[in-house]
Amino acid sequence: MNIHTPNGPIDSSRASAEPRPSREEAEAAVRTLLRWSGDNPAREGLIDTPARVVRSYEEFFDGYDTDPVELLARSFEETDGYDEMVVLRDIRLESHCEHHMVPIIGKAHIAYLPAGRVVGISKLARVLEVYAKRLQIQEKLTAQVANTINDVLKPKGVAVVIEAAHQCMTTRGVHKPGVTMVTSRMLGAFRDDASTRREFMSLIQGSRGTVEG
Ligand SMILES: Nc1nc2c(ncn2[C@@H]2O[C@H](COP(=O)(O)OP(=O)(O)OP(=O)(O)O)[C@@H](O)[C@H]2O)c(=O)[nH]1
Ligand SMILES: [Zn+2]
Repeated sequence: MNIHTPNGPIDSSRASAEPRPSREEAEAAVRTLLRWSGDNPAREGLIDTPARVVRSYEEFFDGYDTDPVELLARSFEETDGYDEMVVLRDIRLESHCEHHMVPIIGKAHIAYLPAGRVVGISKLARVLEVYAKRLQIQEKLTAQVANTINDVLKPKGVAVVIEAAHQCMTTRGVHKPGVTMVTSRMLGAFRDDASTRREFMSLIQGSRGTVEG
């Protein structure tokens, strides 16, 4: 949930009122879930599971301590006036839904129209990665990636499209495999100029389709 301040909304995902629990407390919580599932955390196969799960969480949720703005801090101006669209398509996306804490798997397409400066292309994927490694809903993830690139690079426009399968819809609940959620955020020229948007959509067209979930 976003907290609204006089200066606008701030992202509350990195600011918790409670201090982080210790590793031991986190492992104890996993043992509770194992017992809740009906199993015996003391048996051989499960004895190391709490430690494994906590290590996995360190990987899955590695995005809270990185500031995505810093990732875009280094940019290059010697582009000989390149001002056409830069598109990074088919970026593998792995995230976790904030309602059920199960995987969201898909791909992202990110584009921007440079206004003088370009960034190292891997940095666009890194921005996605930082936000993806937090608990998410797809709409927010899409908006956060686009807004960050827009705010830091100040390009003529930014476009982000994400297509993903939500395992909370495929392996539980409504059980609908093969369903892809598509979200997009268009800013600047991508929002205002239909031909720019069309060019972007046609550049990512070939790669769009059902994603694995
Ligand atoms: N808008 C949006 N919804 C999501 C996303 N990921 C999961 N959801 C949905 O979040 C909703 C949570 O609904 P609840 O009714 O509170 O939870 P639930 O009882 O587990 O719902 P079901 O999944 O329908 O069983 C579900 O409809 C999910 O499909 C996402 O990225 N964006
Ligand atoms: Zn979910």
